[in-house]
Amino acid sequence: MLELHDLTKTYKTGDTALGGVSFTVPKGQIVGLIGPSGAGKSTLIRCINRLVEPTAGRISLGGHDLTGLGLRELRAQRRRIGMIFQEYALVERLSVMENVLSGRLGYVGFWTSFARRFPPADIQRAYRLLDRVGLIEHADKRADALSGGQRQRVGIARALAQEPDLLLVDEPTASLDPKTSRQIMRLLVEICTESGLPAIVNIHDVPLAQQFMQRIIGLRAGRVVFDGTPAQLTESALTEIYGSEDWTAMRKDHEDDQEAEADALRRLSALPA
Ligand SMILES: Nc1ncnc2c1ncn2[C@@H]1O[C@H](COP(=O)(O)OP(=O)(O)OP(=O)(O)O)[C@@H](O)[C@H]1O
Repeated sequence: MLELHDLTKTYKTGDTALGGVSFTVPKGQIVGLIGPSGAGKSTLIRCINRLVEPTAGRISLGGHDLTGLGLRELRAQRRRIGMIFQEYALVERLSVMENVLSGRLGYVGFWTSFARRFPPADIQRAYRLLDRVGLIEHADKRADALSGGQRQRVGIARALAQEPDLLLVDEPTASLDPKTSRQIMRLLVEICTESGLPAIVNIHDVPLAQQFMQRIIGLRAGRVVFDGTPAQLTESALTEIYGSEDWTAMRKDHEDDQEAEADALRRLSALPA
């Protein structure tokens, strides 16, 4: 379980990005973080893994306090947090398998990784994870030979190779087409549910969050202004989060995407076999 208590971040410039954020994420729950640009979503994610130093407040993961740790302890605790990025952050010239194994770098020593001699248990785990994300046949391909959706699957497998206690996911579908985005979101939800992992997903796409997240937290100007189920995210709740920003346009785009996909399927099924 992840617990945030009164998390506050004021940057040196004087910008208050988080103004006292408190919530808990139980095991296996996947939370979508939404809000307008500048609401503090990235700052929140970065404070949790301490890439950004919180000004005040407390973060605890599985009962261990993550705030106030020294560098060595922080490194050990960071292993427990798997990160998944918008641009995948893969090493392009390495194989899919090597990219997944790089998730173990926090555990094996430098020389072991340098010589690429990972323990057999790590290699077996990596194969299992590649199988789980549907990439087992691509294990030996170079990362740069994969499609965007496949790369994000590698990113997911690499984060899981860390055996994390928490997943932090930053805009996982921002570079993907709508259909692939839905496949990736579905995979993330399934994995968190089956392995009991809590996750926070920073997501710009409100309809996608509504479709897949169990719980949505809306930030506005560094404060939580919504915390509820997708069904509770009504138009007035969205107006509270986004103010005058045109979130209705996002919903319209989503409907257009789904209609285009259904239309393509109808055309395909009408073709002679
Ligand atoms: N390194 C920084 N130095 C100073 N101010 C910053 C820094 N990073 C973010 N901010 C400010 O903190 C506030 C929150 O920014 P943040 O990037 O966390 O928002 P966000 O919700 O992730 O936005 P977006 O959706 O556009 O990525 C903004 O006012 C921003 O200008």
